[in-house]
Amino acid sequence: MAAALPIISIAPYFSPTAAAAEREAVSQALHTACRDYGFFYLDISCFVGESETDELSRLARQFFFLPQEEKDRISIKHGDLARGYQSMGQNVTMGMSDNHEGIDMYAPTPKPSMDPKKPLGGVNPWPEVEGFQAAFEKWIEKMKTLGAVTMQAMAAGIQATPEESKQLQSMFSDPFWYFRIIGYPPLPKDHDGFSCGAHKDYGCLTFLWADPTPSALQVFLRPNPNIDFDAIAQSAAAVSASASTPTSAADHHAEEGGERGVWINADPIPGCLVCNIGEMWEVLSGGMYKSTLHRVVHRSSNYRVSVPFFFEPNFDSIIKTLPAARRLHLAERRNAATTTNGTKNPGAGAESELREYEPVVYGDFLLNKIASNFDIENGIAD
Ligand SMILES: O=C(O)CCC(=O)C(=O)O
Ligand SMILES: [Fe+2]
Repeated sequence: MAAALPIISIAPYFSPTAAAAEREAVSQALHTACRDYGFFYLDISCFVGESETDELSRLARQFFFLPQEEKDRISIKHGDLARGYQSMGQNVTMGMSDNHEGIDMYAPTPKPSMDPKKPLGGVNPWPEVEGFQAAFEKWIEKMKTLGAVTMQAMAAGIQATPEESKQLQSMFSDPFWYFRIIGYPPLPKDHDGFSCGAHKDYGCLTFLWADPTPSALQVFLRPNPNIDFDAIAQSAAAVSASASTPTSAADHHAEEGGERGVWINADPIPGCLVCNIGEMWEVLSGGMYKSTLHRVVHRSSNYRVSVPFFFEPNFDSIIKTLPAARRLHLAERRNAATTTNGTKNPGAGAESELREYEPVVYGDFLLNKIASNFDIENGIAD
């Protein structure tokens, strides 16, 4: 079955001999994917070998299969309440406990003056699993490189001038990255929640590596004039909105936050990461790029592992809408107004105005989000 989400290879941006037109095609594809889906597959096979991701999965499982008290030794509770291990149920999305455990690691403390017992003031408590820290530190470096390269490609996709592109890169010169290593046991039949509840990511770019488990990650697609929404709703990727077996495409239609759409599976593809944009790109693009709802419903019998890496702005970067986004949006709106043979041109859907967003200091925004993420008291075993 063809993937419902676009697949984009970043290879031309890693190849010094790639033609300008090849890079342009990548940038254009990133632009339309972010505008129309907010999600895409990023083919990184030119940059990451399968043995590297297999090793991450092996190490993660080794940690998660340790006795509970071993895992709790690096609990977020003993540290700065953000870095470290969270046991089952300790992670909360929209006020409901998620059915997973995980480890969160962040870039070094942005300000040495921060309280080591307050969020982000501490150090990452690495597990004592042989090779764990070295393998994940290598992954961090790779994902930082991938983030910088993808941002360069996206700056071209949004048609930033060289000066604007430089400004954008400077907002990410010392990215306040973080990543999670998540372990998902099967969701019990009588569980009325989710493995990970519906949410949007808050930052800039999420690079998700997940093991091959199918039918776990789901993405909420809303109709827009540039995608064949009905075909997607009828495709095998669409997930039934109700628990009963769907009989028609209409059964797939769902509503989230008052918006109509369809949940589709975003199953892993070998050599690719699942990539999505977070709320910071929504601000940068004035709402032209959508931070898209997603969730995990893992009902098969295996233990699933995923490693989302969040490529984020510098802690003190001020994020505001790029002038390039306004120009491109206007150009697309003009283009959409003209029709060719009675069909709308690409860029249709740009009829509405861009939204006005208040500038955001990324670090302040992040600290606010972290405060609502964990149920430290109730989710922990002891
Ligand atoms: O495990 C996954 O597939 C997704 C996790 C996720 O969306 C997140 O941690 O933000
Ligand atoms: Fe997410």
